[in-house]
Amino acid sequence: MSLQIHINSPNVTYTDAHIVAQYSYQTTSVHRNGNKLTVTPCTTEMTLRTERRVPKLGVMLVGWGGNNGATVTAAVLANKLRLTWKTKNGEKKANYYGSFLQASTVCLGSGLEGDVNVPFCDLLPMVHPNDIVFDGWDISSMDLASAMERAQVLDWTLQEQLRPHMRDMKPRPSIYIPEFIAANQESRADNVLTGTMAEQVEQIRADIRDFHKSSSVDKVIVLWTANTERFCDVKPGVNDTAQNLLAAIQAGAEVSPSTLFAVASILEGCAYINGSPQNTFVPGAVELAVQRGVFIGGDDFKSGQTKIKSVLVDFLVSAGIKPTAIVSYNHLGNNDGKNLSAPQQFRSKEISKSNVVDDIVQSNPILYKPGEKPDHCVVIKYVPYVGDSKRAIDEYTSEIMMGGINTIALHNTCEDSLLASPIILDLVILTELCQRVTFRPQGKEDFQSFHSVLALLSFLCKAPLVPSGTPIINAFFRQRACIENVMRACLGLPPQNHMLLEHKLQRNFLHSQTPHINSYTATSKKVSLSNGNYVPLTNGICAHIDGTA
Ligand SMILES: NC(=O)c1ccc[n+]([C@@H]2O[C@H](COP(=O)([O-])OP(=O)(O)OC[C@H]3O[C@@H](n4cnc5c(N)ncnc54)[C@H](O)[C@@H]3O)[C@@H](O)[C@H]2O)c1
Ligand SMILES: O=P([O-])([O-])O[C@@H]1[C@@H](O)[C@H](O)[C@@H](O)[C@H](O)[C@@H]1O
Repeated sequence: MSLQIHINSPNVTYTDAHIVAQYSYQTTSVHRNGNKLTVTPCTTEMTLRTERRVPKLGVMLVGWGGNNGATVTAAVLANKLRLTWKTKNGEKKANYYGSFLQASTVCLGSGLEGDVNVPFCDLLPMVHPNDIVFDGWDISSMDLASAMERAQVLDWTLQEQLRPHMRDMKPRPSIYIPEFIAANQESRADNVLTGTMAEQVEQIRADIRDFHKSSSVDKVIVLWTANTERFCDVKPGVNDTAQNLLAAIQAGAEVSPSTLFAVASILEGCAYINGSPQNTFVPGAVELAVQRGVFIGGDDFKSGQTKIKSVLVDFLVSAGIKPTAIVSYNHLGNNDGKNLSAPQQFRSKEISKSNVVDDIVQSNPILYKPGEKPDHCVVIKYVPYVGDSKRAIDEYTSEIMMGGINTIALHNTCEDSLLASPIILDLVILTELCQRVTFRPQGKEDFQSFHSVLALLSFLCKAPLVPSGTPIINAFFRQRACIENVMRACLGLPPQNHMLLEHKLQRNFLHSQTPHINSYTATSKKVSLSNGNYVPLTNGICAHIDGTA
């Protein structure tokens, strides 16, 4: 059961429609003059407003019949139906492990017994994955129950329970342009649209409207979990502006299926997320999203080897240790691996897997000279027998003190789709939440939303898409703290600073301002305070105890 968090602050008000928070946003401006740095703390007062009504969310997956699409659909159904199933290792039950929103916590503050950690998803009103309605497209006509079996990810005893619920789920025919994905995918392409490029985009738009109406969802988000495409050329006059891109589609010029889906989604006012590494968001697509005020995000789910890399390299560099060589090898046997066995598709993935250390390396000029980077090698091999069970082997070689060398070797085996499925849920739920958050800086008339390029999704992506000219952050805990602190700001709470000064000084100054707890009487549910007062403990929540209590 979700917690009911109520902020006891004069800066936060609850109306029927919104949580409204007055927030002091603090930044630090640094001016460099030679080796002299002038540092100025800055505060921007702003009002944050979060709509409280959680909509019924429809998610349309491109590549719905793939390992990820079938697995995430099955996982949501299994959770919704509270399924359990027998395995050789005992009984299992459905869960959302791997989703940071559903299965990780944040420290809200401290209470009677110290830190109070709450599920991330309880911080603000947000969609529950059980309530998501799925639909989508695939170039393969296979129904979702058969696709789940083809994926070979979930235990058979679970699949048997899910089959009746999934066999009527049929992917809609999709846009198929063979040269964008590996030739080895042609054999599954029996569910493809015909007609001109423009007619196919109109069909995708009609599909979105049809799903929106037939499923009676309140809003739709479209997410690409289809095969990795080769990069497309960014060409002036073709895809460099929104107008040129729309004209290129009318003319049938080189536009990838993933970009065509992006255009269709944006024109229908639906957020579009790219779970693969290709450059779907050509400048024209970004401009169209900005013009229409529609969120776009990506690229490439950050699910396994790269996620660990964004933690490990951050740890090493933050500890003053200098990674000098990083080798990431993996082999897998699913259809993703088959598609990536083609050079152009592998190149897309190699790029997204290789750039994840750049910001961390550039943050430390003590270790790295300008432009210096660790050697970085990415290898992916297709080994059919292992299926979705990806074997990742990494080696991190670093320089330590006085010419010492440290080498860390990792071996990581798991079902790739069970890493990606919770990421898909976090991406769509966080995107939907961001659609309900608006900001009004002091002195401005109107509230504004996040930028159409939703950089807050960086935590979930290997190659974060950010507004042009803004910083790309890959470090895992910086990205996570960003989401946590933005959500805390929506509640009028300051950023989590981990200082715990109240426990580090000679005299606990907090106690001098507010009474500390003497004792708690369970029967009367009252707390006795050091100033002789008593306060009732409301149901399950420790009321904020301030000086007046
Ligand atoms: N851990 C992970 O699984 C992981 C992590 C990061 C990124 N990804 C990316 O997610 C994507 C999906 O991974 P997967 O394991 O589900 O792959 P998959 O090959 O099992 O599924 C992809 C599906 O897309 C379909 N498809 C291909 N082109 C299409 C088109 N134009 N329109 C509609 N459907 C189309 C295919 O028929 C297939 O069913 C891949 O691009 C992969 O690189 C996966
Ligand atoms: O997320 P991650 O483990 O770094 O990267 C993975 C690759 O190692 C894997 O080969 C590929 O099939 C997946 O799509 C995913 O991109």
